[in-house]
Amino acid sequence: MTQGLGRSSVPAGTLIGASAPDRTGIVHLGLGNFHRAHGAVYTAQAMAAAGGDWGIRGFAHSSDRVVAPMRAQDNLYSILQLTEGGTKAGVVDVHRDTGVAAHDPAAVVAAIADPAHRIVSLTVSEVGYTRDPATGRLALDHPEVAADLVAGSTPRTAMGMIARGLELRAASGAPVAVLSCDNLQSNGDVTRAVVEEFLNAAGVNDDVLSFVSSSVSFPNAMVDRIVPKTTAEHSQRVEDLLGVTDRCPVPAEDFSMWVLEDDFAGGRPAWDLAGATFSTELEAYEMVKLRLLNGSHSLIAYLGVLAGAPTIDTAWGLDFVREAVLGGIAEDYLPTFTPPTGFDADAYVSELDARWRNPLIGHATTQVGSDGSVKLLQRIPDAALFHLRRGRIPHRLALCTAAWIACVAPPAGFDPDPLAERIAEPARERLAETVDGAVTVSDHVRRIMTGGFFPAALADQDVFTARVAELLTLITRDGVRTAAADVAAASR
Ligand SMILES: NC(=O)c1ccc[n+]([C@@H]2O[C@H](COP(=O)([O-])OP(=O)(O)OC[C@H]3O[C@@H](n4cnc5c(N)ncnc54)[C@H](O)[C@@H]3O)[C@@H](O)[C@H]2O)c1
Ligand SMILES: O=P(O)(O)OC[C@@H](O)[C@@H](O)[C@H](O)[C@H](O)CO
Repeated sequence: MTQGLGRSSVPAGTLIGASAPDRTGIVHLGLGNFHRAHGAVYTAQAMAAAGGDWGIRGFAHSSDRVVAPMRAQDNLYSILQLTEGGTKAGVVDVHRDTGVAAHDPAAVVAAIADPAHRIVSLTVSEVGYTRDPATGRLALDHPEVAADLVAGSTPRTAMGMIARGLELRAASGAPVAVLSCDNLQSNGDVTRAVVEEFLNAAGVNDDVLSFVSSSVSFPNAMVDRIVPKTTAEHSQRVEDLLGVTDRCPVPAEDFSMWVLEDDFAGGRPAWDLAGATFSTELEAYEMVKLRLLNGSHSLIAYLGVLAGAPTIDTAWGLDFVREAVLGGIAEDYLPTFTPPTGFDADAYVSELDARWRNPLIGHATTQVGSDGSVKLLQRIPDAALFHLRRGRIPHRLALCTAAWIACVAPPAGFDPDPLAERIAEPARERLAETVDGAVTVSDHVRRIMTGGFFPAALADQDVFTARVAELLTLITRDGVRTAAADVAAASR
């Protein structure tokens, strides 16, 4: 039997960056695959370049799926880099302690309050920000948020834990940065707003509010690396390459990008020496990433699921998907923002093509399509409104919305490909209640568009709702290819 990965069995020459010292300087919430292949790697490489006591104390939210194997492996794990030229594996050694927030939320609050920690980073997914989809503000009626606001309660939501941790930290006055690494537009600003809304709703004293406003920074950041879920094949490949068994390896493409605002109230690792970019053009970088990559990713995922394609590369191999996505980039997304200085759209799109085509990544369309009720808010409404306010219909954004509905809230009598049932969608039940009794596809779509799943400004755009209904009718009656063809014809 092969030896398990652990401190005494790291194969020579495979360490990525430097091992962290025992002291931890970063608390990370959301110990999943993305953080382990992105922020953790930059931190290991920054310490290799410039030292620093930036060990990471990582918390998963509710499951010990990652934490249990990491603990059994001295908190080590490997990255399996999925390049078309061949795979390679390396070991990351920056986590000094790992735990599950739901098992011990008080430990998370105490870690955030501890002045030794100068950064609190997050990859808690879009759902973890507990925002109202229609207003973008903290969802005060969310049952877990309401419970967290009760005085003396132990918080269960990520935002509640951060707010309560900062409330305690105010006593020391120690500055800290809260760094969102999730795919949200203006993710730092959003995090500050939601945390401050929580503190206000909790009725904390003015000293706490003034500490948060003066000594806690919330830098915006754009994060990019495609990191799929781990499969048994990935684990076997790591074993073949390293000669040890890793129970929680992370597969990832070799491309990686991180652009941040340099606003770290308590200092930061030398991430710039590890390849991160510090920039003042964050909004522009976020637009490029969230619209061209993530918005297109959603369209590939939902069209792919409806066509029975299990992975992004197989969906991207379908002509009608490529045509819809490339048309969407050119007509629906690129005109909606000013890109960063020196941005080359053709080069970016051809790089996306290579990334989506990579068959080794095996990114499930159902994974990318998960949590659409929260993710599409970053990817559709603002871009759609840009066009609608100028009298144009963004056909591919309507197609993406229709395809999402077809997958997670199909109209009566329509059975999408069985893959659709595997899409995790937190709003599935609420969507079903909303459309219950709808007599036509138009009524079905109107109820969803006006049901609090999208901002009111988009819900008010009858022309968009009508186009989504037309496309959903085509998907359900004639199939997804016909709907995509209708979009292509309408855009000519
Ligand atoms: N995987 C990628 O390719 C990728 C790329 C860029 C950005 N991201 C960002 O990272 C996030 C996580 O992706 P991942 O691949 O690590 O997923 P994952 O499933 O491996 O991990 C998700 C993490 O989020 C936490 N989480 C889930 N629901 C939560 C909730 N309601 N409250 C608090 N925490 C919660 C879980 O504990 C887990 O640690 C994405 O949602 C996205 O915002 C991912
Ligand atoms: O990670 P999510 O769930 O926000 O979105 C799914 C994918 O679009 C996303 O993970 C991309 O792969 C990633 O954003 C690439 O950097």
